[in-house]
Amino acid sequence: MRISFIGLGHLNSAIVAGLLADGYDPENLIATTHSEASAATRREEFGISVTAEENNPGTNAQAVADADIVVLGVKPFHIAETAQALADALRPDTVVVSVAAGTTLATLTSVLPEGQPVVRTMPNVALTVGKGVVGLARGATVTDAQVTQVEQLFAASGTVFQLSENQLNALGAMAGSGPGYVFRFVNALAAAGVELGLEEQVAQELARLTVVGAGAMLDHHDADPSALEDSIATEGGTTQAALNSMDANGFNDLIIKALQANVTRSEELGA
Ligand SMILES: NC(=O)c1ccc[n+]([C@@H]2O[C@H](COP(=O)([O-])OP(=O)(O)OC[C@H]3O[C@@H](n4cnc5c(N)ncnc54)[C@H](O)[C@@H]3O)[C@@H](O)[C@H]2O)c1
Ligand code: PRO
Repeated sequence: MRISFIGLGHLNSAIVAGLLADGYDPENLIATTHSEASAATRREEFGISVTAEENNPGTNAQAVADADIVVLGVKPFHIAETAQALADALRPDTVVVSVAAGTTLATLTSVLPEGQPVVRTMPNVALTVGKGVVGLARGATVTDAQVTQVEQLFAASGTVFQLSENQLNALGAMAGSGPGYVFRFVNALAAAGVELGLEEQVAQELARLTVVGAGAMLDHHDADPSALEDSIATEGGTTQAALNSMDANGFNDLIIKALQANVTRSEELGA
C-alpha cells in the first residue's frame, strides 16, 4: 500500500515514525513539506522521499498521483485549500485521511471530487513511540475495506477508536491534546519540587521519572486508575492529604473546563 503524507510536521512525522518502527517499507511512503529545509531534515531522519512545495507548487499533486492513502497533515486552516488543490490528481479510489483538528467531513468532501473516500481522524503524537491513540470517523463513501486499511495504518503504532464524527472533538480534547496536559503536569510537579527546596535539575528528573513510572503501571488494558490511586493513598497518610487539597481546590473542575475550551476551539476551527 502506497501512502503519501502532505505535510510532515509533528503529527505526520509521528505516524511515519510509527510505521517505520513497525517495519513498513520506506519505499512505499512519500511526503511533502512546505520548505526545502524541512524536507531535507526529514529525508535525513526517515530515509523516505520528501519534496518541498515552496520550490515546486506541483509537488503535492505529484505526491498523491500513485497513492492508495493520502494523509493530510497541514494546519487546520490550510486543510481545505490543500485538499482542493489535490482534487484533480487523486485516483477515485484513493482514501483521503485528515488528521486536522476541527475540519469536518462535510468541508473535506465539499472540496474533493464527488464520491472520493474520506476519513477524518484525531491521533495523538504518542504514535511516535508505538503508544498512540487515534479517533476515526468514516465518510459516507469510504468502504469497509478502505476503513480497515486506514485502521491498519494507525494500528501499527497505536490504538484506534472508531466513533461517530460528533464524538471526535471530545476524543481530541482528551487524547489528541492529552499528552500536552501530561507534559504540563510534569513541569508543574517539577516547579512545585523547586518550591519545596529541591534543585531544579533534580526536580525535573524526579517529575519525569515519576510520570514514566505511573504511565508504565497503567500500561495494561485492565489497569484501574482508581485502584492504583488507592494503593498509593495510605489511609490518613501524605498522599491523601495532597489529594484532599486537590479536591478542595477544584482539580476535576479545572480539567472539565480545559476540555470544554478544547472542544470550543475545535468547533471554531471547523466552522
Ligand atoms: N501536533 C499534534 O499533537 C497533533 C495531534 C493531532 C492532530 N494534529 C493535527 O495535525 C495537523 C498538523 O499539525 P502539526 O502539529 O503536525 O503542525 P506542524 O506545523 O508541525 O506541521 C505542518 C506541516 O505542514 C507542512 N506544510 C504547510 N503547508 C504545506 C503545503 N502547502 N504543502 C505541503 N506541506 C505543507 C509544513 O512544512 C509542516 O511539515 C494539524 O491539522 C493538527 O490539527 C496535530
Ligand atoms: N494538537 C492539535 C492542536 O493543538 C490538535 C490536537 C493536538 O490543535
